[in-house]
Amino acid sequence: MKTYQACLQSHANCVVCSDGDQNPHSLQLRFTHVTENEVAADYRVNKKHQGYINLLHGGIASTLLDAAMTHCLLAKGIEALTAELNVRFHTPVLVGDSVQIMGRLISQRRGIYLLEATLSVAKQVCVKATGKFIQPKGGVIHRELSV
Ligand SMILES: CCCCCCCCCCCCCCCC(=O)SCCNC(=O)CCNC(=O)[C@H](O)C(C)(C)COP(=O)(O)OP(=O)(O)OC[C@H]1O[C@@H](n2cnc3c(N)ncnc32)[C@H](O)[C@@H]1OP(=O)(O)O
Repeated sequence: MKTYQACLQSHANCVVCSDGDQNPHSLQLRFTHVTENEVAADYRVNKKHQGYINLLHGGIASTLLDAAMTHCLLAKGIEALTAELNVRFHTPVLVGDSVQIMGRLISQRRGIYLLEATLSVAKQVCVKATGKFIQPKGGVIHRELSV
């Protein structure tokens, strides 16, 4: 099984979790293990990421939740693509809020991984997601560009 560190190479240029040297637009999120099937990260909402005035853009919130689920798998040595993502926005999140993002593996069947993720402010869940992740056939995810 690949280690989490080795799996992180597949995200070396990621807009969410790479370091600033590799991608200056990265949110530079750092996930840590909470339990065997769970990871978490903290993030302070930057005004660059607003949609409606002073509200966190829902696309960014969705992206954070997707990243939490992705890292939950990476931490288990699994590199899989998002095949389906369902997001429910319960409460607006404000610019400046400190949010906690958690991702959790729920089940795994025939190569399809079902995960859930939450984005909370002061322990109140504001946004929730579920996702299905699939390892592509042959296991190769990255692509070479022709230009
Ligand atoms: C400024 C504002 C910014 C805003 C910003 C907004 C962003 C707001 C959104 C954020 C979103 C973030 C998302 C980031 C996460 C990535 O960036 S990951 C990259 C994005 N994802 C992709 O590119 C995946 C593209 N899809 C694929 O590559 C392929 O479809 C997959 C998922 C690898 C599956 O391919 P495959 O292995 O060839 O699978 P296939 O033969 O079709 O199916 C295999 C089996 O899985 C089953 N299956 C396939 N799909 C599904 C499914 N969805 N459910 C259940 N079963 C399925 C099939 O039925 C099949 O079952 P069996 O017939 O074997 O029983």
